[in-house]
Amino acid sequence: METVYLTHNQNQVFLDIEPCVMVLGFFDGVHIGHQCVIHTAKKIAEEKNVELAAITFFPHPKEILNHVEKPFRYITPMSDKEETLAGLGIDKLYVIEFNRELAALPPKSFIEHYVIGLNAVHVVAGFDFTYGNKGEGNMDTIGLDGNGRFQVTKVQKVTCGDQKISSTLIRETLGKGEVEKIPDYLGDFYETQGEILIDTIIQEKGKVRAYLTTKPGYTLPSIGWYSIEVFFLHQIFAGTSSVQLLDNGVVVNEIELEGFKPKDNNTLLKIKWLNRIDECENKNPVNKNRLREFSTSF
Ligand SMILES: Cc1cc2nc3c(=O)[nH]c(=O)nc-3n(C[C@H](O)[C@H](O)[C@H](O)COP(=O)(O)O)c2cc1C
Ligand SMILES: Nc1ncnc2c1ncn2[C@@H]1O[C@H](COP(=O)(O)OP(=O)(O)OP(=O)(O)O)[C@@H](O)[C@H]1O
Repeated sequence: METVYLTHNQNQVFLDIEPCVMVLGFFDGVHIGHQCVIHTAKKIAEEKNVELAAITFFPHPKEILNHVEKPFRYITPMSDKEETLAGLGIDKLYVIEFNRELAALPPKSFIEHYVIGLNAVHVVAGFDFTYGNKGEGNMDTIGLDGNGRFQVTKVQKVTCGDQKISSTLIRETLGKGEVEKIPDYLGDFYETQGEILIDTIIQEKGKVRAYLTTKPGYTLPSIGWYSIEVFFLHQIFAGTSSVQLLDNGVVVNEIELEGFKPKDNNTLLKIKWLNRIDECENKNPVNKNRLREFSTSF
């Protein structure tokens, strides 16, 4: 998959672009609803024998338009989104910088400049996709804005029970620590990536305990204890993790793993959050002195 980063410039002209089926949206987390949009588009691209492309944005419009408290919490960083989209068959990913200039662009201009400009012959998006200034363009207006230059497929709402599967629902679920519900929305357990802080390692009775710094662009689940799986050098380790709040307001993550031998600093781990451990089970107790000792490392 090729990724093309674009910053809005009215005079920019795209040349020699292959015809494509284009999916549109932010796609944070690439959840089951997003996957349905992409699968639908992939089938059409195969039938039409053209490339499959996606237009997404960065940062999230809500972050720029102050619709939410800062910092805005992403489910995954852009690098994970790229990897997942490539795995789903996207050939070309256009990442348009979302800034105030782009936000002010009228819906029809967005369609003309980007969707037609990037040679979409067919557009696929979900039932609630919006675009253009004040989000006034939607799946009922997109055909008119396109002046018949492309076909449109609107994907119906994908739900879990009676809830729309959405990035917002996933962020809220992580905020409640209900990580065991995440596979119903994402299609898999939630994963984060973090680096071990080597100075914080304690090894006892075949177990390793250490603090991690989570890579930017992920959202740790709420304060509490969780059972986890850790992926490191093609091996899987079972363990637990606590998410703790430091006095300075920083949220940290301490893991305890069996049979794990960390190599050196910058050891990057993938953590799969399986379920919240409730009160009666074994938890690694918070050692306040240890937290204080290392709090400057985070
Ligand atoms: C050109 C353009 C201008 C936009 N302007 C606004 C805006 O003024 N206010 C707003 O809330 N969202 C605005 N958006 C964001 C869209 O409403 C929407 O969040 C974005 O296209 C991503 O779609 P999705 O949330 O359905 O994935 C704009 C989007 C585009 C592409
Ligand atoms: N549950 C769903 N069913 C069908 N289409 C969906 C669903 N969720 C999102 N989409 C579509 O996927 C694309 C990307 O959507 P978007 O990134 O806004 O997801 P979202 O989950 O609605 O995000 P948020 O909760 O942050 O608003 C859009 O075309 C959108 O309409």
